[in-house]
Amino acid sequence: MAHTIFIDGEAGTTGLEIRERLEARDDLELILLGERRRDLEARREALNEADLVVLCLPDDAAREAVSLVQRPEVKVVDASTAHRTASGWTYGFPELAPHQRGEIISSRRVSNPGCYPTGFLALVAPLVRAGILPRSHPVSVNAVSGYSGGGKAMIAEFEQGEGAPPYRAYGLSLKHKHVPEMTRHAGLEHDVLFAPAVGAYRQGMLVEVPLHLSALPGSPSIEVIHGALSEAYDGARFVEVVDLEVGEAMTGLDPEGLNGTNRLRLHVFGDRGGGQARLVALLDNLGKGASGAAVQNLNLMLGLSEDAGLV
Ligand SMILES: NC(=O)C1=CN([C@@H]2O[C@H](COP(=O)(O)OP(=O)(O)OC[C@H]3O[C@@H](n4cnc5c(N)ncnc54)[C@H](OP(=O)(O)O)[C@@H]3O)[C@@H](O)[C@H]2O)C=CC1
Ligand SMILES: CC(=O)N[C@@H](CCC(=O)OP(=O)(O)O)C(=O)O
Repeated sequence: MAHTIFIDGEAGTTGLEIRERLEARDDLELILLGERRRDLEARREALNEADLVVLCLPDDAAREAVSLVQRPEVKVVDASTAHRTASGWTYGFPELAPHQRGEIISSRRVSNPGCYPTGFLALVAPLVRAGILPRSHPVSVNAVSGYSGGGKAMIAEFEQGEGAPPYRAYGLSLKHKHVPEMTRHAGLEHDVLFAPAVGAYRQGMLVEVPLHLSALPGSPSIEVIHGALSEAYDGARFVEVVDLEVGEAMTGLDPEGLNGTNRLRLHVFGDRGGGQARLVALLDNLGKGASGAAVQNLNLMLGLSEDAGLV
């Protein structure tokens, strides 16, 4: 029998992309509210009728939706920031650590990672786990995202507004909502210094962690960094670590390179024998950064093939 799915926020940027990935499947049946999507009673009913609900809402609305779920069997994937460091919730990044996939499979409450944290954590968590990056190390992350990362409001600003610039640095107060999530799940002791930017293109992102290798214990080479990442993602369906030789031949990186996919590509750039490295993650903010990841979690929580509906 088909599993019943309700996407709360079905007409939003993330919700629509999830719907696209699910609609063609015959193992799932969608509850769609259409014009009644803001009606509290209609949402309450759908939130309790479904086998699994995906919340694609602003944080406060996501918290409200969780409070409306009364039937204990209902499983929840929350795409918002509301529960990413909350107790009782499993962090929905199956590739993050060896135990993570199993925890997602057995959980009823899964918080989908943020788009920037997905790239950041994929690069940093294995290095902290391997002891290459000390927990006390001060870490910075620079990133650029397409404007769909800001949802309907930012899409309207860039596509209909008059004043959107080609590139805008933001998060200048250093208090971006993703900092606690990145710091916590990387296992770092100091808040990550996060410098995000948004570009005048719709979708896709680069997330970069620059490292002074000579400031790390034992001055690890880029080969050591690359080896730790390759080992961490060996056999991963959606995460690849690009060969050092391939990276050396590259002159640039396109943030749109994985659009429409659930994939995450990791690069280690650096001068062999030099003391510096640039670790860069490429992903689609609406793919592995949001909707693709939500579908991957949904598949795991319902005991389905992890890659169903995903490329
Ligand atoms: N865009 C991205 O790249 C990413 C987004 N996310 C997260 O996903 C969530 C959704 O983001 P996104 O899709 O970009 O946002 P959008 O603004 O594009 O969509 C938000 C949706 O939420 C609905 N909504 C807003 N308030 C309420 C409410 N009080 N009750 C019911 N429905 C409501 C809107 O309804 P209506 O259609 O009626 O306006 C809309 O469909 C956010 O928490 C965001 O942080 C996560 C990762 C990446
Ligand atoms: C370009 C842009 O504005 N991006 C958003 C991040 C995307 C998002 O909504 O964050 P989540 O992944 O936590 O949902 C921001 O910086 O707030």
